[in-house]
Amino acid sequence: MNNYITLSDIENLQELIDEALQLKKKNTAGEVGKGKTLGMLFFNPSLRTRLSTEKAAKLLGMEVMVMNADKDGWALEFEDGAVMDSNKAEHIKEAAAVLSQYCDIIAVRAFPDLKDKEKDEAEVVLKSFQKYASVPVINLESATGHPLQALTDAITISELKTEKRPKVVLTWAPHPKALPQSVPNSFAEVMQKLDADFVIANPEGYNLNPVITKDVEVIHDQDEALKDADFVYVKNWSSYEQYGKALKTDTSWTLTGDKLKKTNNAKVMHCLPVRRNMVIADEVLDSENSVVIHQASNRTFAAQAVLRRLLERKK
Ligand SMILES: NCCC[C@H](NC(=O)CCC(=O)O)C(=O)O
Ligand SMILES: NC(=O)OP(=O)(O)O
Repeated sequence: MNNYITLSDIENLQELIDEALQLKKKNTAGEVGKGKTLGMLFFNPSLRTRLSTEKAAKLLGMEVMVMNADKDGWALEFEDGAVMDSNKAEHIKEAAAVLSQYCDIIAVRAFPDLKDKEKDEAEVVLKSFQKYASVPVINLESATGHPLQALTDAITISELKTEKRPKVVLTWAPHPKALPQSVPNSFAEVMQKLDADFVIANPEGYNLNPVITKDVEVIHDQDEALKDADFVYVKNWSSYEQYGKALKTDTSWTLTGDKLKKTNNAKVMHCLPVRRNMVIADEVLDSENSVVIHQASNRTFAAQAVLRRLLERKK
């Protein structure tokens, strides 16, 4: 693995899942990261990604530097050939090259603006870091994907499933703000690589990018989709069709205890942070069915498995 930008950087998903589960059992510090430095740049807030990736790096013996790039760094120019007479003080060409002098791996979080679909899909921030850095780059959630989260989700389902081929439902849920499609995009991608009966439930107008979901059944009736589910992954996303819009904020799609009764006593997943009683009701989050904390704990092992691959530059 030379970078971890999208799930397609993983050659053998099952092997990586098994490695992460082995790391979880051992939980020992390795030597592979000794004398190496991870630099993490955040253009958006984070709790889990920031701390689990730092923990993972330290478990491998790495040093870690973290920067809130949106607040503490110079505003970056990404356009080639720009006359830099605006508020942007530094070009990505210098910034990425300089960071590569201090870090052996660079990790970046940069959400979409949710205004211009083409611009977000161009993944300018992540791709520019990849282009101008001379060290591996990790995606910590970008405009269109969250591959560390999706790897965690695949690990969690592999670990907790009791059926060989579980039914997994990704259901949209309401939220007061317009959120990225990054998490559901990557989850839909990873589920198509696992042995699962995978369906997506979302209201009309909320279909995800059809390129990503082209082989997935999409159901607009949440109750029907939830029937006999073994796992329910709950997540809000803003409209892809009316790009970046939050069209529906009523709570009819909130995952409640009554809705959960339609499932096969499903395990409930969410990447967190979650807005209680908007996305998922208290009675569900506080029940035995919720595995969201277990899921968050697996972030460390997903990050550890990826960092180790990049340090060893193994496929
Ligand atoms: N990294 C996990 C989720 C991050 C982001 N959620 C958020 O921005 C929630 C913000 C709020 O609830 O105000 C998302 O959906 O992609
Ligand atoms: N799930 C996730 O990525 O959480 P943070 O946004 O807190 O990092």
